[in-house]
Amino acid sequence: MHNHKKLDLICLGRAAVDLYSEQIGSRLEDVSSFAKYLGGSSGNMAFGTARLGLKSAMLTRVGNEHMGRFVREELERAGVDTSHVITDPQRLTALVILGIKDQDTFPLIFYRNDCADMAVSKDDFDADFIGSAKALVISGTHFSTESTYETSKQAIAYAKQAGTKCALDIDYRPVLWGLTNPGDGETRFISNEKVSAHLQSILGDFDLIVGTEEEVHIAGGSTNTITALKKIRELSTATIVLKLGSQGCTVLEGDIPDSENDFELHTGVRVDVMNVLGAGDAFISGYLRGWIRNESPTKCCVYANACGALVVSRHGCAPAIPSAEELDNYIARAESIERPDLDQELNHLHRVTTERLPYDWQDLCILAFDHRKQLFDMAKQAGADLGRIKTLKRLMVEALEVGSKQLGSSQYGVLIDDTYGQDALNDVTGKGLWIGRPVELPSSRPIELEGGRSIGSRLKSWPKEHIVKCLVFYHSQDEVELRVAQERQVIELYKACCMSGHEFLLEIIPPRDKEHDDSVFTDTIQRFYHLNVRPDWWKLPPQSKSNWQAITDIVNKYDKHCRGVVMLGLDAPMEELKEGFANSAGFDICKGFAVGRSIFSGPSREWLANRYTDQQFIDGIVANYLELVAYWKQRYDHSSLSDSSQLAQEQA
Ligand SMILES: Nc1ncnc2c1ncn2[C@@H]1O[C@H](COP(=O)(O)OP(=O)(O)OP(=O)(O)O)[C@@H](O)[C@H]1O
Ligand SMILES: O=C(O)C[C@@H](O)[C@H](O)C(=O)CO
Repeated sequence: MHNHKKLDLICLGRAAVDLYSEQIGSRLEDVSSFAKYLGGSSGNMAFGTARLGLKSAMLTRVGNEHMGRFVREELERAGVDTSHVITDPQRLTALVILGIKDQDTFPLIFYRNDCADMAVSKDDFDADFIGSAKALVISGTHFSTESTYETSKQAIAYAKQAGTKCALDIDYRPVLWGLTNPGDGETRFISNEKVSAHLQSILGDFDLIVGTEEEVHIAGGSTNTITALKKIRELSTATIVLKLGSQGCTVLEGDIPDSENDFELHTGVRVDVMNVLGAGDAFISGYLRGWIRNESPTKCCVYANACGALVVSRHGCAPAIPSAEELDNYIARAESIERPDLDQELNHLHRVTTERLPYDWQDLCILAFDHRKQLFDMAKQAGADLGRIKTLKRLMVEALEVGSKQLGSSQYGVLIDDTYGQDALNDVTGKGLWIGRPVELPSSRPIELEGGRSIGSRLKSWPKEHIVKCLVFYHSQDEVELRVAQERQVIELYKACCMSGHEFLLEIIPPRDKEHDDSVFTDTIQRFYHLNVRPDWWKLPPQSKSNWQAITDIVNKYDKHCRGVVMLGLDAPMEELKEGFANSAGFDICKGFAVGRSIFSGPSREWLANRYTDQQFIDGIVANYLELVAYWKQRYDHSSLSDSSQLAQEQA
């Protein structure tokens, strides 16, 4: 394949929203909640191939509404080029409702009446765009109407001119050809001469044709697989990839054998089925990974079967597709993994390489005001109505917005609780900030969770971008009962985050009543890794240089995907924080600070006692915050000045 092309592939076809039943075993009539995922078979493929490391683009239309924006943003999140995802002002984005009744029953309803992706037109692209890709992949349904047929044919013509390969996913859904009642999205095969003839008019255009047996039957115009394949071969020299469900697949080049017994089977590892929907899109994504890179058919099938197997074992279509790292890890160990859905390493890799929001946090200046007890005490002392704490938190958001304008390249973030800060949380959500939200009951030891233990169900109401923060007062030498109780709680919480997809920040503060030195942090971090807790973030007090190195080594050893550490303030004076920041200079693992009381205590006391107006309060917060940001930015200067004395001290 041409190596000079900018894109690997362009996917032309359906891009929709999947609303996926969350209750497994329910009739669709009885389902009470749905998860929202990217859908549409071509959308899934663009997304899947991008996850697998290809440079893919989507050519389609979406509506000018929330679902259309969701589809575009999901594709972008995976790295798909959306320059040719056209917003159609007149139509709505398609919706698909999906259920999981049992291992063989997957009810499906398509809401696609005059939907945006079927309105994609010849005017939406030009020869340069199509020619910029190594391959163009079209879904069979995008030949089902006159206008999509014209559009697809035009794209193929441009591809031929530019030496771009063409691939067809037969992708037969009788309902989308008007052959069933509109509610029957589930039926996978209805023989129809017109559809067969229509498909046969395009087969000759393709270099690669992929389909299940039923799809080969419709394309070949016969329910005898060999007869159908021979018909396809008469019309096309393409490589034909035949998907065979749990048996794997076969690849047919040249003459079609006279018997299915003569197929060379490429089998993967058979897994328990949770949900077959989307296996086909994952399969083709895997196949394309190899095909685009000119790998052998055997290798292409290894990728394809493994992608299919992972997706049938999980919920959802697009979100279940693996990343390249995860896929390679699975392929290397597939024989020994009976249940991929229960494999800890795969689940971890899936979580950290596909589920995280795509922010590259490197230089975080976080204003932490998730304090509940401290602000409660302050309000009491000042004789202020407790309701004012809510207003105070919203004013802190305002202050941060003012301060952030002067941050330069640094990123800003917040830590806010929902006890007093729900309004403040709503104010900051959806803006791309780093947002942490505590779950611990303040001062509890052993750690307890605010609102009780059913954290898993509570996380359902949290926006995905909220990072679950848990502070534990922990010492590895705590008496066994206490230590185990705390560890159990952290493990449960971490599992809940893995289920819900939220990032997890574990904050470690050694208890005041116990002596400690640097090793308490390294011991604790190591201990949690041994317990299989791999937080996305750690939050720690400032460390010595030698301890930053030790922490870096441990984190890299146990979880190279860890996002990093943010430093906490503990109400320390600014000068002390400045010293602490300096020690972290040069340690990439330290991503920034999350400091609260050193910034807000003074202004808050004044405001709660009515000695400050709102504006004075905001000004006070902005001034303190920016002072700290300046120290963070100067940490390298400060570190080189204090380097020799610090090292001397540490050596002593
Ligand atoms: N039980 C299973 N175990 C392992 N792999 C499987 C299993 N079922 C399916 N696969 C893999 O997934 C691929 C695609 O499955 P299938 O033939 O069901 O696709 P499909 O009908 O196109 O799916 P879709 O519902 O997305 O349209 C198979 O070729 C195989 O590689
Ligand atoms: O391709 C479709 O229109 C249906 C998809 O949205 C859904 O993800 C699916 O069933 C994939 O096989």
